[in-house]
Amino acid sequence: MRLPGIPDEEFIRVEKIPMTKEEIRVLALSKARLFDGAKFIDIGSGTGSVTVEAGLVVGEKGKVWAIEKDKDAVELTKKNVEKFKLNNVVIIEGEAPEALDHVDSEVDAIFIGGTERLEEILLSSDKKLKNGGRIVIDAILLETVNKALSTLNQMGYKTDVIEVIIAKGMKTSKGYAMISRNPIFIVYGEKP
Ligand SMILES: C[S@@+](CC[C@H](N)C(=O)[O-])C[C@H]1O[C@@H](n2cnc3c(N)ncnc32)[C@H](O)[C@@H]1O
Repeated sequence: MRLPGIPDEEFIRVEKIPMTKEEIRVLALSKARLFDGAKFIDIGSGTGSVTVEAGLVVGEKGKVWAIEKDKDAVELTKKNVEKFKLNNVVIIEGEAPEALDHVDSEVDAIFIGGTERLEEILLSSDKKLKNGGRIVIDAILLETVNKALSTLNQMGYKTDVIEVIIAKGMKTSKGYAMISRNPIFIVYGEKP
C-alpha cells in the first residue's frame, strides 16, 4: 500500500481550478482511514489530486469514484488519473448529490472538497457509506464547518474537527524562508 504525499508540482494544473494542497491531502486521507482495497468517493475532484492519492492508497483491489460538475475540472481529473496510470478510478461528470446515484456500491469513505449544497450531499452520502465508514470535509469558511458539524451530529455520526495551519519552505539564495498557507479546517465524522 502506498501512503499519500505526492508533491503538488507532480500534478498537471490550470490556474483557475484550485487544488487541495499536499499536506491537507495527507491529513484528510488519514482521517478517512483509507486502506488497501477500500472503496472511496471524492466529491468535487477538481484537479484530481485527492482522487489520485486515494487511487494509489486503495490499490488494484479498491475503487475510487471522482464526482465533478465543472467540465474543465473533469478533463483535468482525467489527465491526472492518466498521468498516474490508475485503472481503478471512475470519473462521473455531474453535480452531487444527484451524481452519487451513479456510484453502484457502498463505500468505506467519502471526501467532500466541493461544499456547495453540503447538507444535501451529506444526507445522500450517508446512503452510500458502510457502517463504521467516514466522511471527511475540507472547509475554508467557518459557516461550512458549522453546517458540516451540525448536520453530521444530527445524523448521529461521531464527529471531530481540526484546523490546519501550515508554513512551507521556499528556497531562497540565503536559505529556506517559510511561507504560510491559508488555514484549512478538516471536519470528519464516523457512521455508527
Ligand atoms: C476546492 S475544489 C476541490 C479541489 C480538489 N480536491 C483538488 O485537489 O483539486 C472544489 C471543486 O468542487 C466542485 N464542486 C463544488 N460543488 C460540487 C457539487 N455539488 N458536485 C460536484 N462538484 C462540485 C467544483 O467545481 C470544484 O472543482
